[in-house]
Amino acid sequence: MSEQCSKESCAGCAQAGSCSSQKPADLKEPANPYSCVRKVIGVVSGKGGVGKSMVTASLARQLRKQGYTVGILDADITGPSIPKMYGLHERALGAEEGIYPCVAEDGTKIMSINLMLENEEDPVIWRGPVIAGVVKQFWTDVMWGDLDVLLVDMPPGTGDVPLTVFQSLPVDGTVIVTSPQDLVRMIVKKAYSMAKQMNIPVLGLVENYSYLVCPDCGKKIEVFGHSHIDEIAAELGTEVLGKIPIDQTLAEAVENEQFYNVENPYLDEIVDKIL
Ligand SMILES: Nc1ncnc2c1ncn2[C@@H]1O[C@H](COP(=O)(O)OP(=O)(O)OP(=O)(O)O)[C@@H](O)[C@H]1O
Repeated sequence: MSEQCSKESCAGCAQAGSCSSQKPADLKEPANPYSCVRKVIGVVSGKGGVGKSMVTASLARQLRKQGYTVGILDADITGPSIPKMYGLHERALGAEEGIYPCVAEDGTKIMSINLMLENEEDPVIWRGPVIAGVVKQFWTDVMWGDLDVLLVDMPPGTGDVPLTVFQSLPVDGTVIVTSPQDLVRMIVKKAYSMAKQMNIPVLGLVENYSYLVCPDCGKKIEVFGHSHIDEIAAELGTEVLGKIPIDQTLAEAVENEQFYNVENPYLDEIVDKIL
């Protein structure tokens, strides 16, 4: 910003967007001193219900299978589903130095608002900035210990929480989860552009609900229409990390709260692609 500039004069200025006045300050928060996290990966989706939490947990499974230490920070404060997927109903313990994450059967460390509420069925009725503050605390106050990868299960969309996570946590990359529907191209692009504008690399796209295999004849049925994910990935210059069909085994593992027992064979190569 030159000396003649005022904040108001930025609108319409030819240098807007490239001058130092507009470069965001580094707002990164320090991790808890008892955390040593080597990589932070955000799992995002442009809209709700595409199976983002299922993909987060599947990714955690694949990483565990390859011997990595993994944590999941459930940043979906108003719709937390990660603890239940792992059968965790206890409350996280605290100490002077911070909060201990809960540990699932397979060793995945988990922190979620549901592990802090007295009654896990109580709704969280807080305004955006309060919710975003809690997510930040899951980074600054939780003692994650030694982790190869921390996965952040984001709430859908491009609101307060994804913005806070991208600004406050040292996110190394994002995985965008989507489904094969009409509006997907636009929605994926929104999620992609948000990451790009925040200088976060997009590691690739995962398509969920891609098809259904008829149990009788084995025919693939494209329940939500024909997939355009390959075209979209090519347009954005990113890659497709996996295509997951509607699979009863995955739904049952969620329902039975035993996601630590299920393998997601459709994401077999994802770890090599993103690490
Ligand atoms: N490929 C799949 N096959 C069968 N069931 C699936 C599949 N993907 C997700 N599900 C089921 O759909 C439900 C919603 O999935 P999930 O909670 O992962 O969605 P989400 O995108 O995280 O939702 P939200 O956006 O509301 O946070 C879950 O019960 C899950 O078991």
